[in-house]
Amino acid sequence: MIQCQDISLKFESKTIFSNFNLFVKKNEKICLKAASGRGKSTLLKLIQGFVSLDSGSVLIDGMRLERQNINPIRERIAWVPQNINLPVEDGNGLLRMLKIYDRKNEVVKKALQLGLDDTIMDYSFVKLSGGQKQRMIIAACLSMNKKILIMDEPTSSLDEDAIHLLLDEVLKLDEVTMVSASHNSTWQSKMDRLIEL
Ligand SMILES: Nc1ncnc2c1ncn2[C@@H]1O[C@H](COP(=O)(O)OP(=O)(O)OP(=O)(O)O)[C@@H](O)[C@H]1O
Repeated sequence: MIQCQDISLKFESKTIFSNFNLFVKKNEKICLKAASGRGKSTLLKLIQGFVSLDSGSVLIDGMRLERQNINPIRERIAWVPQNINLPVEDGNGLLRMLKIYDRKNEVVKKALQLGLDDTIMDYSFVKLSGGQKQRMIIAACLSMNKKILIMDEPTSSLDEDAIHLLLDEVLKLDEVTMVSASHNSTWQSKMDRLIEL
């Protein structure tokens, strides 16, 4: 369950949110839709405490997002960021960074389901395409078995076939609450709810 209550946020003189409210039910899967620059990524970041609010509050599973709760809250969340340029050499480095190297077999299985091949973890990141890298990060995040999944433009480097494979994976996560942002109409059409900012 994710609640944004009367949140307001300005960057310099630009108002991004003004008394904005959002309630995402447990296990619901939603997509944020808005023009570029409207504030989708900012909302996904502030739900995790990466951006401070001017006013209002965020509650995750009933816990108010504030300094003393930040660690238990982040532990519940798997985050697929929009920027996939990570400071790691390859998939193995990614798993070490995420502290899930012991789940490598599971990640490889997920990667296969997303249309990658089983040697993908050993490829140097610089040799991977944007779509391969994006799916590897998603495979790692899905293997973390978190209750909340935050995906920022997960479809941005994927073709329609890859988007369908990814949808098959995320839509079967019955016990996961997902907040995503995507401009892709196939993705948007499969969500429980579309939120226009
Ligand atoms: N740390 C920051 N400091 C100042 N302005 C910022 C900061 N982060 C974001 N912005 C501004 O806030 C606005 C919203 O940015 P955001 O990245 O949330 O948009 P978006 O809807 O995700 O866009 P896109 O679809 O292009 O990814 C933009 O005008 C951006 O320049």
